[in-house]
Amino acid sequence: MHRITSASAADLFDIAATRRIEQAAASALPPHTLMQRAGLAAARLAMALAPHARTIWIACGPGNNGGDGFEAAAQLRHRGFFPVVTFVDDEGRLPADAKASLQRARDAGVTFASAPPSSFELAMDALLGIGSTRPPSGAMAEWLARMHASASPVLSIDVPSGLDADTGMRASNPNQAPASVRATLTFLTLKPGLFTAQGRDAAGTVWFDDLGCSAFAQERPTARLAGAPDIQPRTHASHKGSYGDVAVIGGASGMAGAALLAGSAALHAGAGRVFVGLLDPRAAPVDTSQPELMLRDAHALDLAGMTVVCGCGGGDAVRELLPRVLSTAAALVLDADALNAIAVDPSLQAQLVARGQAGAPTVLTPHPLEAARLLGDTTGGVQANRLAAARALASRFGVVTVLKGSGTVIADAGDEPPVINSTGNARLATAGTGDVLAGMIGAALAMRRPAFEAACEAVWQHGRIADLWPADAAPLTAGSLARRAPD
Ligand SMILES: NC(=O)C1=CN([C@@H]2O[C@H](COP(=O)(O)OP(=O)(O)OC[C@H]3O[C@@H](n4cnc5c(N)ncnc54)[C@H](O)[C@@H]3O)[C@@H](O)[C@H]2O)[C@@H](O)CC1
Ligand SMILES: Nc1ncnc2c1ncn2[C@@H]1O[C@H](COP(=O)(O)OP(=O)(O)O)[C@@H](O)[C@H]1O
Ligand SMILES: [K+]
Repeated sequence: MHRITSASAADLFDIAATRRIEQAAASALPPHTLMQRAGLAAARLAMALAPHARTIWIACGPGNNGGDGFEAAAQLRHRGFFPVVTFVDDEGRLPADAKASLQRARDAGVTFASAPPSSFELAMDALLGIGSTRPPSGAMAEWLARMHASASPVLSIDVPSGLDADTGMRASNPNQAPASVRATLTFLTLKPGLFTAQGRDAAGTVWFDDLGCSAFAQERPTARLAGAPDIQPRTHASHKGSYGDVAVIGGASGMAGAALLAGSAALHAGAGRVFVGLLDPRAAPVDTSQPELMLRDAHALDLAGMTVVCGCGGGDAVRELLPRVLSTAAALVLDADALNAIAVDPSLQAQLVARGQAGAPTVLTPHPLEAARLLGDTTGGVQANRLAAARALASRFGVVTVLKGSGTVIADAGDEPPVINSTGNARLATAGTGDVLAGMIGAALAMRRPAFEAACEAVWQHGRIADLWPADAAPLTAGSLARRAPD
């Protein structure tokens, strides 16, 4: 068993692949082995989370997830703990494995109750796992509400009940703020839904136990969890030309800040030279707080050979420059208003596709609403399956797509499984942090990183800066994020 951190890369498997792996493992092992291993692992983690617990409440559901809970209860009782089990359903309908574990819990002297204990030091959610098919209701919903409203830690078994393990969509209580420590112990495979959309809030800290079955995980991963990128050392004899030029195009009237943020981020991410082409004709000729940025009139910038970051604060004015940007930029990041312009213009879409066909790298950085506009969908439709939405955009336009939000998804147009980023937090939910990300990706492209790697690395670093933000420092702003340090 080990804790999943943002430093480690890992393969993710959807429910269908997990079922195949489970079948392969179960058929090679003596009956009941997997559930015994799962229950023992759950009991061990429960003891580590609440070593002095007097009462551990274990809520068990009607399938094998409930079986894991019965098994954990038996193991805890054997170790001198006092688990109280509530069981949601009719014993006669339990699958065979779960029935055997129920018997083992009874034999161990576990207390069974019809209602949750009045106080408990840890709650274990063993109601629904990967077999969840509809929103929890009745006693199940009441028990979930009860455990999540309590100040005691909640340990979810395999998957937080009601969370779609493939998509990270939660059947109910989508905006519920965690009242306490949350952890999820997931078995056999890591599931994508634990790491994106509502998954991160629902799961809390993710622990993984392969139940000794990694040899059976001979499946193609559905997605991958990004790990820490390799630091690319700089050679002594390098010079500013070695790290490439970035041109930011944006900053229409009243929105110069967005382009300056992207420029600042590119600079601090290590680009050799950064030009900021502003669309506002009345913009100041220099940013005295960042004199390294070379400010230009966007229309006068020569883009040949450049890595271009286009759209930050671009307003409607960015539209007229897009045909030149799409045909000239050596590498390109399209953000914000550039994406909105492309979403409503088939000729720009055709140009974008042509770039991909010509082998010119492009990264799109939509948030869910921008992605929805590009796909002709709704924000809800995009969020309902973020992996699929990112993949659809990447293959439709022949680009790398960075679908932003909690658990940013990075997909490319080829066969590679998409990546889910594991850094970042809600400190980033403040205006301008997307402009900063676009600038960081631009810098990585200017350093000649392949587009998919550039996007994965920059997204990871962007979230990492937010994760390392000191709790006692001033709140993160986009400007300080770009400079990578609190003011
Ligand atoms: N079979 C085994 O040996 C193993 C099973 N494992 C556990 O088994 C789980 C999968 O087991 P199952 O396939 O039985 O699936 P679940 O235990 O997730 O639940 C399936 C059952 O819940 C019902 N159900 C679904 N949604 C419901 C709702 N909203 N309200 C009420 N009932 C609902 C279904 O009709 C079905 O009876 C995994 O998540 C994992 O916890 C793992 O421990 C690995 C080993
Ligand atoms: N709750 C969150 N958890 C993780 N990342 C977040 C969260 N909220 C925002 N972000 C990140 O912050 C950035 C916001 O970008 P965007 O929505 O384009 O904002 P803006 O247009 O104001 O710059 C994205 O990289 C997004 O992934
Ligand atoms: K569960």
